[in-house]
Amino acid sequence: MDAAIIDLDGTMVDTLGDFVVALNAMLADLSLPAVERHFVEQTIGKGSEHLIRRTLAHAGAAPERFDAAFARYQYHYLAINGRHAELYPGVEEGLRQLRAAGLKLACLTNKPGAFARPLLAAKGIDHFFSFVFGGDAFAAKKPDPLPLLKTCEALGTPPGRTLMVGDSSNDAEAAHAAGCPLVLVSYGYNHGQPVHGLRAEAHVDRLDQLDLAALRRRP
Ligand SMILES: O=C(O)COP(=O)(O)O
Ligand SMILES: [Mg+2]
Repeated sequence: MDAAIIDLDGTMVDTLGDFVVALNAMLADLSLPAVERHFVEQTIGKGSEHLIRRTLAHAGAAPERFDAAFARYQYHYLAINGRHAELYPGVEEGLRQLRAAGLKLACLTNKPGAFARPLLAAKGIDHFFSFVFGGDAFAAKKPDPLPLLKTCEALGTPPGRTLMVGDSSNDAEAAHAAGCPLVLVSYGYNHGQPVHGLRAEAHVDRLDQLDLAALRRRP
């Protein structure tokens, strides 16, 4: 393995609290009812536009309110970014192990890049990554394989030797289609579905439990 591409929300940082606070502040600005934590947990993973469209529909609002909603959401998210979010246990150590094993690292998230970069910095893990690509970096988001292929290109590593680490079917489908080996974490969001049902080289409970030796033995 030459490099690893790591997902952000639900894999490195538990950002559910940030999403709930920003969405509910947006809804309050639009005089719409608040959403439940459970709804947000099942809906995150496919980027901000998807989340806001689904949230407006859930709140019974017209889709035409998207532009106003998105502007308020960006304002509130940036204001609280990282305040209601925690690194998952084992993340820092796991990233350290990957770097110590000589892998180049990229963070690839469906979250906008303008949210992702300050969040990684606030949690003290930005220095591990050679590249950080948000959901707005390329012409398509995960589960499309394009962002993984573009990230491999930036890393200069072939997809077959570039490990994808993620928490959801978006990461899994993108990795399979791009030809990247895949490790899934058991604790993320995955739209409320058990992640063990998804095909992967390995499932782990913590990032510092990646069996690098086993992954390195792959051809
Ligand atoms: O912002 C989202 O929808 C989730 O982003 P992720 O790709 O880091 O899980
Ligand atoms: Mg994720």
